[in-house]
Amino acid sequence: MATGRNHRPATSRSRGIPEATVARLPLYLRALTALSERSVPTVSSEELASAAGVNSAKLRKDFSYLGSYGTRGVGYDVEYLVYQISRELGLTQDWPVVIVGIGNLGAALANYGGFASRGFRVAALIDADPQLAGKPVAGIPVQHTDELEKIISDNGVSIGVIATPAGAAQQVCDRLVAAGITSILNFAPTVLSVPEGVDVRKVDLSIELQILAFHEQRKAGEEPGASSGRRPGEAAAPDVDTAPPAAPPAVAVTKRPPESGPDGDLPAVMPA
Ligand SMILES: NC(=O)c1ccc[n+]([C@@H]2O[C@H](COP(=O)([O-])OP(=O)(O)OC[C@H]3O[C@@H](n4cnc5c(N)ncnc54)[C@H](O)[C@@H]3O)[C@@H](O)[C@H]2O)c1
Repeated sequence: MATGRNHRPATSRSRGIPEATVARLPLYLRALTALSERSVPTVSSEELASAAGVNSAKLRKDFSYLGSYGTRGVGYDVEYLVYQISRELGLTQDWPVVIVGIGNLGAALANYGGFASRGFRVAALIDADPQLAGKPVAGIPVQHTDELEKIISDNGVSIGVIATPAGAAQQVCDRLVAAGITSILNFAPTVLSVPEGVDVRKVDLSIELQILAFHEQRKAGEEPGASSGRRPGEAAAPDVDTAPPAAPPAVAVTKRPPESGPDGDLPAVMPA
């Protein structure tokens, strides 16, 4: 886990790209996709940095890890960067995903069209409630948890989304992992323990609101005209290479090293 400037930045498993850079790649991709949809052929680092909410020096450094340096006076080729970042993020292939817990949140996630367009196909919806079994949500029939292992193996699923109540989440997580899932997106308000090699990202909107409340309180306490060194609406700047791109943690990675309990929280921000 990266903890400060004097520490070597945490790097992704592939090609030594710092985790903080990996966390910003989806922000660049979102901005680039918008440019691509408008058929914009090239973009300067300043324009792209502004669209992604990142400073341009950081953007250039991030792109240097991808081997992308742009052309002086022209900028970056939008389509090529979309391809490069998508490839780096593993989005050039289809990722089947299962959602476990098809209540309010699970059903909303199942209905969200943005997953498919980003390469995430909802392969199955799973719930423990026998009343839900067979009922279609977003056109997909809900399957009972009894089928969980078979569903994962039949569909070659490696990513699971947990949207169950907190009390059920660890047990669901253990079953997903035992069935072969190696990446979990956890919406339940609980810290999951997983073995080495399994990635967990936690999403908690109430934490985001609490962070906004913190900034609201700070704004209210500031003298009119007193400068915090920030532009209006801008959050406190994160540490350059070890902190999340825009705001304090929306999601965290938790890994359990063998026999040592939960450890290794790595704050990162997931693009909305
Ligand atoms: N992270 C966030 O920002 C955020 C936002 C909203 C809700 N949540 C959390 O998401 C979870 C779901 O919220 P909700 O409002 O959809 O709840 P809900 O009660 O509407 O749905 C929960 C579903 O999980 C199912 N379930 C229970 N135990 C299960 C098990 N062992 N295996 C499979 N399915 C099981 C239930 O049958 C139900 O359908 C809660 O933990 C909630 O706190 C998180």
